[in-house]
Amino acid sequence: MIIVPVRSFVLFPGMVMPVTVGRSKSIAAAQQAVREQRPVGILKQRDADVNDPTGLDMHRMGTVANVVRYITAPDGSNHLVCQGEQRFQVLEFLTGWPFLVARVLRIPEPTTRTPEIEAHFLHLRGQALEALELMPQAPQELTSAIQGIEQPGALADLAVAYMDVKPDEKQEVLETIDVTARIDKVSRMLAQRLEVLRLSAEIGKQTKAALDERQREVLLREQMAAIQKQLGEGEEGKAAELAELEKKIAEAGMPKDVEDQARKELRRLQRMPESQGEYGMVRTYLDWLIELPWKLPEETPIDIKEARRVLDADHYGLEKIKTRIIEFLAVRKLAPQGKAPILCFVGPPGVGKTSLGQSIARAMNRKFVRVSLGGVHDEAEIRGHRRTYIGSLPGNIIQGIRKAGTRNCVMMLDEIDKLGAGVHGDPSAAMLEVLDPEQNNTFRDNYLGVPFDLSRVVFIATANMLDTIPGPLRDRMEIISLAGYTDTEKLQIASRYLVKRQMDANGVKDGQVEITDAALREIIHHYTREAGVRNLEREIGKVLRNAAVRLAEGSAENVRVDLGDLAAILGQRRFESEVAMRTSVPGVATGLAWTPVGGDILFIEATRVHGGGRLILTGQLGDVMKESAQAALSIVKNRAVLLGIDPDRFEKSDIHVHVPAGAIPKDGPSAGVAMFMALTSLMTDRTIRSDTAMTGEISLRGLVLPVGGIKEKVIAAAAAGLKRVMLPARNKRDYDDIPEEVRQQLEFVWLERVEEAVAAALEPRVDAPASGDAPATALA
Ligand SMILES: Nc1ncnc2c1ncn2[C@@H]1O[C@H](COP(=O)(O)OP(=O)(O)OP(=O)(O)O)[C@@H](O)[C@H]1O
Repeated sequence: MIIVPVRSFVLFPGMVMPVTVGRSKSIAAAQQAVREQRPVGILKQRDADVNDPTGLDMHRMGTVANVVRYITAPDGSNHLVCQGEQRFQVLEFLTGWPFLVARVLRIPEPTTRTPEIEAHFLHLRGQALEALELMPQAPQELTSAIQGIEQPGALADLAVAYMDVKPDEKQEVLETIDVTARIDKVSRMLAQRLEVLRLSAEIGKQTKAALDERQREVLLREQMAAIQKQLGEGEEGKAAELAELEKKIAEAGMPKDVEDQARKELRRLQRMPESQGEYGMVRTYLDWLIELPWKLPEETPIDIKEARRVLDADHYGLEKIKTRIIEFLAVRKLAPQGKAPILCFVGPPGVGKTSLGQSIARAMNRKFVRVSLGGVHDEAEIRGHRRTYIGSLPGNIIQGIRKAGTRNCVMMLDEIDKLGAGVHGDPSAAMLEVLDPEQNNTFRDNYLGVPFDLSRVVFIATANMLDTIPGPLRDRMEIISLAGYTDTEKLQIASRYLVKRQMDANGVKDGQVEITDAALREIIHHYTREAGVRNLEREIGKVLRNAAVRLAEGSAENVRVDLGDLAAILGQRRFESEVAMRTSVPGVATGLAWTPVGGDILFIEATRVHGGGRLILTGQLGDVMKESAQAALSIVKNRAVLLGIDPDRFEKSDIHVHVPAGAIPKDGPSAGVAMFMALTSLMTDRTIRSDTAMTGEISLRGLVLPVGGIKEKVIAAAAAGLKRVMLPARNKRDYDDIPEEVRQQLEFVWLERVEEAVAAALEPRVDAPASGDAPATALA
């Protein structure tokens, strides 16, 4: 057998290992073996340091190995990948070869298995597995290999091969052929190793735990110190903080009982560690108490002349309202402690309710705050949550006071008509208490828990509509209605106020941009349809931004915007007059509606289809409006002969009344006259004058009864370009409210009975039936 000597390595049977061959003799031996495809004998030197070993320098027992591969690595070193096969013993070394060659005896692995061997085998396997578990870096395959091995001797070989022991010890195991003895030997070695492994694992765990624990603590302490430093806390920090609080309490000007309460809370804070969750809560509470404006600032008397000037400077027109505000201010001036009424501005959006409130504050030289009540369903939103709730805060009245920073501010309660009652108490009841001069000097917010005096606050409410303001609240307030503006008023407001304001807002200087009156009128008529001026202001803003771009680009020194330029800036006209078009067929009447956002026109359309005399109503009509349609039909039937209608026509067709315009709420009796006129027009084939709009309730006997919202409706009619309005005669008392300019634009027809409407608005019959009604006429 060709012998490959190795310095300090033992190959065991069953193992595949690379053996490095460096010495020339070994290389020659390896190459010879590979060439002849012979196994080699891997044999350890007794002394690793001998470079050119002879037979005498070698151990007597080694492992026969098949050469799996011969590799020359890129660095020039040579390796034999050997698979150990079985033990051999050297009988004698042969001479005459350029490398070591020996006559050997192969030693087969003993196969006897006694219970004793079995017991040792199992024990060794347990040890080996335990050792592997303690060596986290050991390969997983080794564990599987040890679990799968059947031969006790092979197990001992495998275990020792991978064990971290001296090569000589391994050689000893190789030389132990007896299986029991071999297992025993390996088992003892392994026991020792295990002891060490267990100990080192234990130490590792302890040191790691100790390290983790310490590191954590050090880290936390460092962070805490840093945070406390930031907050100026720490024991000294806390003392300083409490002293500061005490000083602030003394200076806040609280009433006696409030101050007592604050000091009590301060003492609690002193006893509490800062880390306690409640500390922060008490602290926040104290901050609220301290920051509320308990002191009453010195009040400058109201200068009525100046107030008038401020109101005029901020608002165009609104004469009646300004006069009422001046009266209000005068009363307050004469009796500052008196129980002044609470003003409530009611009107559509953008008519200046908020800005009037701001002007009042300016005229009185007071701070102005807004509190929004829209969508408030919970009493606690007004009166606060008790401090026992996590994250509780005062209600929005007290929050408003803190925002104003003074107790005599002007507080605008926005959208008081949108206060809703929910499951958690009635917010309007809390609001009543806020507004009641008898009670509001000791208003108690749930969070504060101490009374706060609201009696010096000037409350002003705003609402879009009256109906939904809870009755008791409405009784407390003085209602001031702002109906909306006429076109001329809008033009004045735009040219005197809005353009200037938008110029400032967009950085345009005086004289740089001019918007002509014609352009403004065009915006009012065809780009907005509203009672107020909110959208008008927005559109003016767009025009000015467009001009600002041109100025900034340097393409123009100053810009003039005229009628013809608008389409390019604002796009196509958004609103066209549709009345003429719609009323060109019989059966369509122009009605007037009142909505929370101002008046509007709406069309009542009637048509006939083949049927048996039914009345069909569509367009989401409310019950009252449906009834008024029924009544209108009865009146028309009743007067059929007088009106020149063949009564048979009612029997042979169904009449369909439709009221389009989804955005307008359609209920109430005030469309009665329009319903009647639409039906009369349909049945007589006579169209209604396209320049006429109408409103009024009807009785079955044909009387026209008065309705509400006359002012808004008439303004809307004028805005839509109509020339005549037909109104109930009993609404004449509302005539004075209608702006002069609108009165000029319109012709008024006052109705006592429905016949007067027919006489005033029905066009004479045209012989050829109008196209829209053609099929129905044919049917009839
Ligand atoms: N008569 C007026 N003169 C000058 N500017 C006016 C006039 N009326 C309204 N404005 C201006 O129109 C804009 C909209 O008004 P404001 O915000 O007060 O409306 P509002 O009635 O409070 O609406 P909302 O109910 O939506 O709050 C404001 O810039 C306001 O100054």
